[in-house]
Amino acid sequence: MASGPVIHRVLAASVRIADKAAELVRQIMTSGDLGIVDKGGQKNLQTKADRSVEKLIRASLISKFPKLVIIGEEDEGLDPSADAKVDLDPEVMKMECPANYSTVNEENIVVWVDPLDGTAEFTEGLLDHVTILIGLAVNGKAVGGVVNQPFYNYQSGSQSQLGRSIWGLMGLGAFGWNRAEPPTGRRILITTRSHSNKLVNLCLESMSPTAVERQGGAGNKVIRVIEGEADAYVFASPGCKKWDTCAPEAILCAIGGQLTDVHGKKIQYDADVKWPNLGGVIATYREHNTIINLVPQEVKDALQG
Ligand SMILES: Nc1ncnc2c1ncn2[C@@H]1O[C@H](COP(=O)(O)O)[C@@H](OP(=O)(O)O)[C@H]1O
Ligand SMILES: [Mg+2]
Ligand SMILES: [Mg+2]
Ligand SMILES: [Mg+2]
Repeated sequence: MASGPVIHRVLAASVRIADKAAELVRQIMTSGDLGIVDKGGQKNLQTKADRSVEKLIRASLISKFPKLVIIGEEDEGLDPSADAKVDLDPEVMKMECPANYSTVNEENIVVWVDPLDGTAEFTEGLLDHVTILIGLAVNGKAVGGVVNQPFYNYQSGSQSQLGRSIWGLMGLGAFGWNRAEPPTGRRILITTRSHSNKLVNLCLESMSPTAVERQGGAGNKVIRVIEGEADAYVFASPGCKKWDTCAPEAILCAIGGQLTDVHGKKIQYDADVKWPNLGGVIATYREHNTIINLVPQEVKDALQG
């Protein structure tokens, strides 16, 4: 096996696994048999894609890195029949991994897996809201990850390549994205489409937005912020879980952005944390404190992370 910090190889494998998972998601969509299960609560759905992709990611990572701690949304056990073949992505491997990761062992890495983010939108055919998220945490911090968009370009015609992966590592940067610098004075806030409530809306209204975009998926919304389509992702709700934010946070922070709760506090990703992000989520590419300072007291009181 290649030398260097193990997290470098885990990340390189995760990029390839996410590509393989994206292929599986596209196959399931094409088959037309989504196998939708209602997990209960507000638009809390699961499909065959969520189940199969989590099995694929888990089996693939464990086959190469048996000591990783893996926490996935769908809690699918290890499936011996899942496709576990995996290579290391050469684009990731050709980068120089920062030396500070050399002391991180396999068993120190917690992998937060959201096999399909934006499931509600997936079932409604809003395919560009869907992502596959593999986040790597060390010492409770989100440090690396992959956000794969299996249907990127799906409306751009058959000449365009379908799907893409964005990946990043703190100290190295993030790759696979393009930013269009937004005009000054604009404040487009992006938020949930399927999981709104009074508090979510109160928070948005208090921030004097120039527009509010409602889209599915935490991964999708963070990418929109990174690429300059929105100025902040604001979700004043405890509905997002650690697997929704770990990979997007690592990528955003690797390029100088921030993702915190509504109090401006960093989210912790140790293996034994509670899964919900009880303090809500706010993500920005810049001027994070400006947005945090606009969170009303009522929202802060309701979301005691
Ligand atoms: N009230 C709630 N109940 C269950 N899941 C919620 C939720 N609010 C947000 N989420 C989850 O957080 C992620 C982002 O939410 P949204 O798309 O509404 O912005 C989605 O992940 P999944 O699609 O992976 O389940 C969604 O299910
Ligand atoms: Mg879900
Ligand atoms: Mg999710
Ligand atoms: Mg999910």
